[in-house]
Amino acid sequence: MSAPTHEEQRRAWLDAFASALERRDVDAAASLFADECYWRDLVAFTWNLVTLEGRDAVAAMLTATLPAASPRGWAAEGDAIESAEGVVEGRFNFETGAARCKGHVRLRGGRCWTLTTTMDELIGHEERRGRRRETGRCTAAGTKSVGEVGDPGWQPYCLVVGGGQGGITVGARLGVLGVPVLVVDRLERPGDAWRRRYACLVTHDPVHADHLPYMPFPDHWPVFSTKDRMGDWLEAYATVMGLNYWGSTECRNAVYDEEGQRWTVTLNREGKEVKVYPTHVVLATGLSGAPKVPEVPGAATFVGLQQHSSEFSSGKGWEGKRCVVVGAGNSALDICGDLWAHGAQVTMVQRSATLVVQSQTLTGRMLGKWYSEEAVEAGVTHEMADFAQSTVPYRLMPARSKVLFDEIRAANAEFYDGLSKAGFLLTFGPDGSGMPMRYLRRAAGSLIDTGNSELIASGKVRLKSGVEISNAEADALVLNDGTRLPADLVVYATGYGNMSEVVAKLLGQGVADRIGRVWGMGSGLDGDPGPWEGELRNMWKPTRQPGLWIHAGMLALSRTYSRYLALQIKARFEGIPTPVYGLAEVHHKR
Ligand SMILES: NC(=O)C1=CN([C@@H]2O[C@H](COP(=O)(O)OP(=O)(O)OC[C@H]3O[C@@H](n4cnc5c(N)ncnc54)[C@H](OP(=O)(O)O)[C@@H]3O)[C@@H](O)[C@H]2O)C=CC1
Ligand SMILES: O=C(O)C(=O)Cc1c[nH]c2ccccc12
Repeated sequence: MSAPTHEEQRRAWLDAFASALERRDVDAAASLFADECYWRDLVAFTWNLVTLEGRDAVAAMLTATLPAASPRGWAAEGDAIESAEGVVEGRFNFETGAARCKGHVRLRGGRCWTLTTTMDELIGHEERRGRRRETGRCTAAGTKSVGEVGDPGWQPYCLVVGGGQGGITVGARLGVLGVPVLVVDRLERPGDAWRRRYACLVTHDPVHADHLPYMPFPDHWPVFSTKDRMGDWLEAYATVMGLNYWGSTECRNAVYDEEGQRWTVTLNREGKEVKVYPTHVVLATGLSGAPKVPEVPGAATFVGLQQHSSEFSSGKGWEGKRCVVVGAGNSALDICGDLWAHGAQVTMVQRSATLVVQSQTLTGRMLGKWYSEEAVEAGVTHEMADFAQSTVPYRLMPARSKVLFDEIRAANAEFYDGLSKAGFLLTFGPDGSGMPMRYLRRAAGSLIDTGNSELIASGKVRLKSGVEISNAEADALVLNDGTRLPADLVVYATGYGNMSEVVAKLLGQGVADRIGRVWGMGSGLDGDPGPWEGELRNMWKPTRQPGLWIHAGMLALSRTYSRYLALQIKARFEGIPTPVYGLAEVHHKR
């Protein structure tokens, strides 16, 4: 007898799984999983974002969720392929009582190694697209189900605080789903958060990874967007998507009424206080909190200009001046390069090691297979890529990523040696897993080099590394090795605080403590304390504070996860039961 084909293996597994679930036979279902197994569920079974590890966890989840989920209609989708030695993988579709869902399975020896199940659309509450689009005909009895902001009595069911890519993506999705949503931002126009950054800021992720939902960038769009162009795109997008967007509107605070199950949110709109009463608040104020400026003894005596990188605009006017840039991340090197290009004498102060990747490595080895012109030509859409990315459980990411980063380090050894020789401190993470894990664990201290690191390697930008700032004098910054750096300008490119600070500021310390730390998955590495949680803390999923959701991250994550966030809110809007399984414990308050 010949060995079963990949297709037959997937079909056999899917049929057995479907039949066990149909019979509500949890033990039989669990026995289809390998000893080492992971099930990542994005809303479909759990109304939560969770990764179950091991057969017992799978069985416990099924026991709790099967009756309500009542999954059915399992059907293979696309080709089953052997993606690695002994690993067969393929996609499938299914339905629960509430939703049409998509899934993916990796099999080893006929048993499940990884399973991913994701909610795609709510049955009977689909997006108003395609055949479901509104006609837009002008009739006397035209339907206006959502209502207009400003109509008497209109209230947002969901208030989104923050109008960057996070707020705009989830706002757009909720709008298409017909949920009354209002997006507010302190700044005047959508995209202003991008526009306000320093002049030379350009995206590092290629356009192929940056599309917003529904409306991709046109294909003549440059690979990398200037900050102003991205700002303009976000603004145009908000307009075209018909987003209810209030600029120049600061969220002052929000108080949750446990009994009435809604928020009272105090907004300051162009100087006037306005109260709104949403059932849900999505915090989308950015993964970064407030600018982090170190307390430097003597800073008040410094006669030159000191600013945080968020206040820096350009190197213009600093020709011939002595400039010190504190920090060694993306902002720091961009600013060093810009100052140098304008003829300044520049010194970078690096305290600890940075994770550096060359731009062409990011677009090539790291993202090329999924987000690139080649991927597009091979028929891999960004939606397919997003789904594929979401099928890797966090537990398995570091080892995969380490293989890639070992290759990257070897292939670019000369580049990294050049930086090391100049004294630049490099890291690839405590476990060598590289940039993706550093981003998911701490979202700071990375550097995507677009060529400026040559300024460091060649000494054109001077470097002091492995040092801390001791104090400031009238005309200099003094380091803890005794070095005195005469300076006319000090830029603190020292990063930003955590999102928990924003939660505390807007919703109070009580709410901040209740939901705990934001981001990181409990790896115990690189500033991300354990215990292991298996999903990003508080991101896009129910938090310990009813009615509070958090949405943040780079464009690609904002696009991918705004879908799951919007579906969870839409289901609640429609009164669909959403029994949450596995609400995360809070292990860390900040
Ligand atoms: N074009 C793009 O796509 C850009 C993206 N970004 C992104 O924005 C985010 C923020 O980046 P960035 O503004 O560079 O901030 P980061 O938090 O990434 O980097 C801050 C740097 O400052 C150092 N630092 C912090 N505190 C001190 C201190 N007291 N003394 C000395 N050094 C200190 C940090 O090192 P230590 O490890 O010692 O704390 C680190 O090198 C990142 O996610 C980044 O990738 C930023 C710019 C451009
Ligand atoms: O560390 C950061 O802040 C990053 O944004 C890193 C980063 C940019 N593009 C990426 C693509 C995949 C993994 C990490 C990154």
